[in-house]
Amino acid sequence: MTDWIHSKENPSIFWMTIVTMALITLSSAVTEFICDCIFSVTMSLVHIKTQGQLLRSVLQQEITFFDTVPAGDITSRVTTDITAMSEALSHNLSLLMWYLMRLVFLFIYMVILSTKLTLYTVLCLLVITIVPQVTGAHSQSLATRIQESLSKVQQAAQETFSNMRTVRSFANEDGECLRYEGKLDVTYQLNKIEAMAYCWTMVANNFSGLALKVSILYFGGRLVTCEEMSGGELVSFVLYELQFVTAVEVLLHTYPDVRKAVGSSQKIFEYMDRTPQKPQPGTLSPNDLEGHITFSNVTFSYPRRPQHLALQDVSFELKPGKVTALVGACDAGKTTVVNLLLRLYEPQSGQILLDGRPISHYENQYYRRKVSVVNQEPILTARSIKDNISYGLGEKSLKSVQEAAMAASAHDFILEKPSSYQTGAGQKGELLSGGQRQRVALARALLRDPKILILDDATSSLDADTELKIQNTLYSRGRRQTVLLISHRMNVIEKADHILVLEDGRITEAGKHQQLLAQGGRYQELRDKQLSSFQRSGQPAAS
Ligand SMILES: Nc1ncnc2c1ncn2[C@@H]1O[C@H](COP(=O)(O)OP(=O)(O)OP(=O)(O)O)[C@@H](O)[C@H]1O
Repeated sequence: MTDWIHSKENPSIFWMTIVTMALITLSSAVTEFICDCIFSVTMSLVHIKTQGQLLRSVLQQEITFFDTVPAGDITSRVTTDITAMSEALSHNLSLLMWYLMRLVFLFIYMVILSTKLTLYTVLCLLVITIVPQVTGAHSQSLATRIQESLSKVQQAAQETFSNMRTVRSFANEDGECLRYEGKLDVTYQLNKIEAMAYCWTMVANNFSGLALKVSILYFGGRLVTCEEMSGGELVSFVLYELQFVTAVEVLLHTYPDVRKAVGSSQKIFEYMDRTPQKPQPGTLSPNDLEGHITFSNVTFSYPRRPQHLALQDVSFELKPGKVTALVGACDAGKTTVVNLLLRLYEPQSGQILLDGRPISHYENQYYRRKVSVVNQEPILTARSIKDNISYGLGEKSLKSVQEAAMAASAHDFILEKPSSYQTGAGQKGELLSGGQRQRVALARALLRDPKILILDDATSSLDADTELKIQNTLYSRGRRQTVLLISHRMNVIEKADHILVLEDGRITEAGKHQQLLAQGGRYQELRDKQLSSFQRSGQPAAS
């Protein structure tokens, strides 16, 4: 057009150029609309899929992972981090791709107009790209640190809310606030550094963009005076070059943000790529399981305390249809035996066999159905008592739920509740007392009719009468199950078919109640201590 203005020949070129521009603009608008739609839908699909995949990867990790990584850290990765990453990437990535394509086409047109001027532009551009490389790497590491500090903030809040009763009973609200504010302050300091770094990046980018414009205008003017290109070509080149520079500026602005989003995503992909340290999944699921457990020279230390052996060369059997009791002082390793039986950890040496085959060879779902545990502090969920008892079993008839509740001595107290079996148990079962929770958890385990039933101090919150009733049920259930009974109350374990005494991770005594008493060893010592403490605590009442 510029050349036509100068020569005023061939007027049709003017109209052809206008029409071509109009057509290109129109097709550009249509393709932009289509591309934007496809891009937005794709990004939201990627976000949803990544979030689901991340949760799946996290849930597949071994228990040690959850022992070592704080819960708040994991929660913030699965929720806030992934949302921040997706939002940043979807916005900035679309800008990046859009301007990158502009850059490519503008470059082609510029080469057609003047190769020399284009080469000069590219050389300047190469110098300018060094700046975001340097600042981008810094902001990436800063973003990772900010994410870490935010997750610590979240973790502190989560811990306070979940321990609200303890906080209130120790009147430590102010202490918790101070701790929270301390963690917030770390984030604030990092945010300040990030803001400064961002400002410097902007200044550096603006300055370099301006220097590029001025130098290209100077060099182009010289080429026209040397008659290496026409005035019209220079105007066209400058128009392209202005858009080219704008594209470069946008890319320079966007690139650090994309790096930042990549920095935030590092931990996310760390979790997604992590291979769980678990043995190969088992395949056995026999119909005729007897429930014979054998611990054979098992030695184990927790991954977080590798020097301390929680179990040392432990060997014993849990016979089908028999109740085996495990006693010992605190920290002796009783719960560790349960953890290994539940396949939460792998022993360092020795084997745990079920009906003569390693427990790791059994199919996971099958094994979880056959082995049930009731802990000292069972966790119930915020649903009705009936649904808590039939948890994980789908729809179960009220009759079968009631039978399990009767066996666990829970039926009577449930009937006294306002809506009987439909009464809500509250968050983590907080609307029930400790003893009621234990009985509902026991009913939950009994309803599954497992082959192996583990009671880890499961009746510690019950009164003596209720405990006796439950015991009688256990011993009279037709000996359907292999029972491992752990308790600190010596009177509870007296009736067991076999008693194991665990001391500092070793089995030191084994036999029946009378045999062990006759031996006059650690078992008798534990029993005598408990009897004397009962007598001491009974003295004031007696007097
Ligand atoms: N997740 C863990 N990581 C590291 N060490 C652990 C872990 N769990 C338990 N331990 C340690 O292993 C040892 C045995 O603990 P365990 O819980 O098996 O004892 P316990 O006999 O069940 O005690 P209690 O009767 O008090 O419940 C203890 O020294 C304990 O500190």
